[in-house]
Amino acid sequence: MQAKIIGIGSSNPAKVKAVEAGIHDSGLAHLPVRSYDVPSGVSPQPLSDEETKAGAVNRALACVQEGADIGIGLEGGVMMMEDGMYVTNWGALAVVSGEVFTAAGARIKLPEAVTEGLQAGAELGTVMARLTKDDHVRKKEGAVGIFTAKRMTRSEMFRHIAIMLVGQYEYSTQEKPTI
Ligand SMILES: O=P(O)(O)OP(=O)(O)OP(=O)(O)OC[C@H]1O[C@@H](n2cnc3c(O)ncnc32)[C@H](O)[C@@H]1O
Ligand SMILES: [Mg+2]
Repeated sequence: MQAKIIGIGSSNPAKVKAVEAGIHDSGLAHLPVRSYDVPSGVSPQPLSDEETKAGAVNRALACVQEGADIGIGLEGGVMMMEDGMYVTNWGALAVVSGEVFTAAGARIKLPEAVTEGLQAGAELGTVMARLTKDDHVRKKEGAVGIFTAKRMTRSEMFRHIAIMLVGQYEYSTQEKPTI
């Protein structure tokens, strides 16, 4: 069956824009992208790679359950490493057939003050809004943008993930040479 609708499991413009830009020169470029209001099934602030990835997969599968032919889920979280807390990002692409592809995005270490805010139970989005005095920072450049002097943005980072998801999907539909 030919896919007709790509679902994105979020209405966050940074994520929607990333998916639209990520598919633009792929075989899926002609398909409409629709936002689906679906739960991530994980905590509002994922605290590990595993939980962040699970959120992305849950969102992607939920889009397909709601009628999308291809569902894409993008999830932001944080993870601890030996030298501190890193922002981490995951994406998943689910197909009606049941296949699921996953991809991770760039990571950077968060400043100590931000880490302390999260350890006190706040969400990264809330801490970033307080720091930048901008309630919409998570929908725009995000933490990645702020802490890289906007050389990278949340949307651009999610675009890379979307490209890797669509690329894996396209590869799966190609005829493979026998080894
Ligand atoms: O509407 P949804 O799709 O849920 O978008 P969101 O911005 O809440 O994004 P996530 O649920 O994927 O992110 C989980 C939490 O981490 C925060 N977060 C993750 N990455 C961020 C970033 O780069 N900048 C600001 N907040 C970020 C976010 O605000 C949430 O509190
Ligand atoms: Mg969220």
